Amino acid sequence: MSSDIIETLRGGLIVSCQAYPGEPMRDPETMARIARAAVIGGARAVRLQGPDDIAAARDLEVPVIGIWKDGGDPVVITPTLDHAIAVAESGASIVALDGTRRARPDGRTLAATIAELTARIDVLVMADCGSLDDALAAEDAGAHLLGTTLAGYTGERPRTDSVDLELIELIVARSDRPVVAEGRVHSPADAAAALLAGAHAVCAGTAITHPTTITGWFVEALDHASSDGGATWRS
Ligand SMILES: CC(=O)N[C@H](C=O)[C@@H](O)[C@H](O)[C@H](O)COP(=O)(O)O
Repeated sequence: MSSDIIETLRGGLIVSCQAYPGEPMRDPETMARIARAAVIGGARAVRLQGPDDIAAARDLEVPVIGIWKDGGDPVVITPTLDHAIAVAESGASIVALDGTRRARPDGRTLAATIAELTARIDVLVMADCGSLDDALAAEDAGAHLLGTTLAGYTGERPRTDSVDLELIELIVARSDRPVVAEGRVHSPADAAAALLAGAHAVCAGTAITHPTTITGWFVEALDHASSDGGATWRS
């Protein structure tokens, strides 16, 4: 079953559907509808945040990658075993969690977290990594999928404008685990480039499901056009 899910994702798009605290779309039913719209568009899986959003999307016919962002920096993505269990029990087929080498708030190692989670529940684990060293450690810790989600957010990799293609290549060269390209996949061209760099699947969030940011991109382009007649835009 687990390997079937991984195979389903091969070459496909995962759409991350998240609204942040205080935002107008922060509502499980809204997120479930956006997820359904993404599936109609061809998403092979969706990534959802929080037990309520995950539960609201239970009837989707594609796998859900679940996370629970909680607590303060630095480890916030499904930071503890209890968060991971709650995500799995809400209906996620894949639990994504912080896959960095940083200390976790419950004191467990990544390996212990994955071992205890998978001993209790039949679920896959995706490690959200910020570097090659994270990815190799996460593979050793038992993660089934390696994500580049945290590249550019932990200080180990530069925050590239679009997805970190170099990191994808580095991980693919050293690991047999499927790599999910995630983080700043901002266009169809970025997604295709990530696949060509060796990713097993590509996850896009903001560029598809975060209208406030997307609107900001358009507004910024218009502001540049108004202020310098388009010189910045063309350069
Ligand atoms: C760094 C972090 O906390 N990333 C989060 C992880 O779930 C989300 O805020 C991102 O939207 C998601 O990874 C998709 O990436 P992008 O929105 O760049 O396509």
